[in-house]
Amino acid sequence: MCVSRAFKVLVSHPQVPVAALQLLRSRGAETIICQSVPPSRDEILEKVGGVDAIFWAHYQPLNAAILDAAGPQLRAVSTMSSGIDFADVEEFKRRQIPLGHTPGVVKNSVADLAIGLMIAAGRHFHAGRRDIETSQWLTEQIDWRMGVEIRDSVIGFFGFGGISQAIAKRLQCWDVAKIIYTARNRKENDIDFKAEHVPFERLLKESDFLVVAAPLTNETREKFNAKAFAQMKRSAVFVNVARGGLVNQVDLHKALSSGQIFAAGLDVTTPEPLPADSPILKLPNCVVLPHLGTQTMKTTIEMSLLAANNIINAIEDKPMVSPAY
Ligand SMILES: O=C(O)C(=O)CO
Repeated sequence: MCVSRAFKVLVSHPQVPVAALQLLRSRGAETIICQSVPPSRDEILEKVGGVDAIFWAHYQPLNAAILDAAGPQLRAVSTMSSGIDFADVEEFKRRQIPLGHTPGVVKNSVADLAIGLMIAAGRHFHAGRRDIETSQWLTEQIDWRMGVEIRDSVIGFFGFGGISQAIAKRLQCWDVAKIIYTARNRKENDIDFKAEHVPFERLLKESDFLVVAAPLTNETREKFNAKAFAQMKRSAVFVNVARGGLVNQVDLHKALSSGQIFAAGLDVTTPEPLPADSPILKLPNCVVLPHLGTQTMKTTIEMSLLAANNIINAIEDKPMVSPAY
């Protein structure tokens, strides 16, 4: 179906996949594309005035200042992200402006990466690479760089939404001992993954691999702190593919350097970008990636199409495909 009139969409980044731009244009959109990389707030504020929709393709604050600069005709905004911690959702609700995001399509690429981090951290990928660079091959020692395996392990998830379930689905053929998770409510489909809903304290105490895949909210901020790490197994591997803000990074550093926990794999940190001299990068038992969870072309295109469809639906007075509230 074609929309009845042309509408203007501000696209906040020049590298949004062409497929999404073509989809928007095929439904009557004039796309106003910001050219700065990284996106410049000044350019966005200069170009956003009078648009009907905003395609927010980066992680800078999406707040009242942007909505004010757009003006009262604004009818739809979608991020090209699953997490929306950078968006002032309350302000959108107050103004009744539909806000969309793209959670459904990120799960596979993030799940793949999470399993990569579980193995990379559990099996000393980072320290092993450093051993090569410093000519410290100690292969003659039987106990050199002993790691931990996923097989026979208790896998714990903090949050049991799409990403955790995609990881759990992949792990069905890895001979794990058990899958447990902590979430606000028990998930009806947890039986599909033979997963057990447990209180946070049990998650900490029982997990051999603890994977964080939950949104950053006031409730989850710094949930993983000294008190939490102190309750984990000394052999535990901690993986975070959600947001750095769920973790107190200083406490994590202490837990890793003191041997309180065995290793960590992080795709997200505080801050991002992480300074090159960050102490967390110096730890042999911490694998750190620069937030690559959705960095595959397939997933990026899917995210961009979902964001475009969120906008098109709202412009056509239909519910967004993935509303953020
Ligand atoms: O989509 C998101 O929110 C991401 O952080 C991608 O890794």
